[in-house]
Amino acid sequence: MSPAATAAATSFAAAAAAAAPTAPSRGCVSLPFRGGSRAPRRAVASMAVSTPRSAAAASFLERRESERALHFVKYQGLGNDFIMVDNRDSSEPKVTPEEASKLCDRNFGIGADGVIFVMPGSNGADYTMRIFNSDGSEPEMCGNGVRCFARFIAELENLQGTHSFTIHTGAGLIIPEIQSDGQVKVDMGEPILSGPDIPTKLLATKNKAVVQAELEVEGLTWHVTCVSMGNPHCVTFGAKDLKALQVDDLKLSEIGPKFEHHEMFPARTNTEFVQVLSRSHLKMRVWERGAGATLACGTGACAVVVAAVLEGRAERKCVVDLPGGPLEIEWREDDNHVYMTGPAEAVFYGSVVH
Ligand SMILES: N[C@@H](CCC[C@H](N)C(=O)O)C(=O)O
Repeated sequence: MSPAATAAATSFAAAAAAAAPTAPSRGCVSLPFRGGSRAPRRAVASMAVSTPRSAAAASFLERRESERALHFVKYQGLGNDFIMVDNRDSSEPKVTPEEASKLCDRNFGIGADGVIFVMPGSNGADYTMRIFNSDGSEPEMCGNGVRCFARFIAELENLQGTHSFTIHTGAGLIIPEIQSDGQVKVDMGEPILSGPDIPTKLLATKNKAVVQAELEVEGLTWHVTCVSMGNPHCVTFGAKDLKALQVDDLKLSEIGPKFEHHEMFPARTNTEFVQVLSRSHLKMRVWERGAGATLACGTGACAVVVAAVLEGRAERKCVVDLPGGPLEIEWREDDNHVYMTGPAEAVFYGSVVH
């Protein structure tokens, strides 16, 4: 698939139309979208922007639009970015894992950490979410992605104000709620702490949970706590005999893959490296399974707060600083659910030709 992004317009209603299979062709201009707080970027491959378009440019764009095109909207949640596809007319993803991986390439594609499909509801939920990581693998869940999903749905369905949906995911039922300030609060469900269910081969250390277990990586003995938020996470606050982690000093691209592919994690793992700033303020960097270093990971931030509570390092309600910005996380005692609150916004939209 060679990306040749084209469409753009000045309102999201047009974006939603562009996302529909019968979208009209458009010239390529900058946005902005409703509700976006940052300056919008230009659509990818913004090649012809004169008005009126030259005959040559028009025929090129029309030729492109007449071929089979995939319409998308690019979203980001704290810099964790996704190609969102309106897949409401089918329960089969419109692109294959291989195509998704190419689309995510930041040099040869659109560029993203993953591709997310908005699908018809199943298991009694309003919608179904599926996602491919940038390496083409399919995770069970994505926290930042589900906030983007909620904002995308609101735009597609032209919903204003506060709204809540039920979304069936590989991690079960997830419930995002768009708040009056545009932030999205998500009921992320209960954390899974049993080693085999995460999955990890590390043995339980505390009430069937893997808490501060020892893991050998790169000649160091790391203390790790394992948590699944539907997808697997390995959380570490540091290694034995080393001073507390200064996460900015980590060589993430060297050490991250060693955790991801460690034999103790049969389904690979996401890994969070955490620094405690106070009992309600944590700072983390993440190496994601199937996507590498990303600017944020919602499920990861949830896992970090659960791990910090289990290790006695933090309160149940924390602000978690990620490279892309902060998330508010609460692991409630009364229902055992984790709640995540943060932003999500559209960046640009376009189409790629198959
Ligand atoms: N960035 C996401 C997590 C995406 C899935 C992850 N890479 C996995 O393979 O589990 C988030 O915000 O949670």
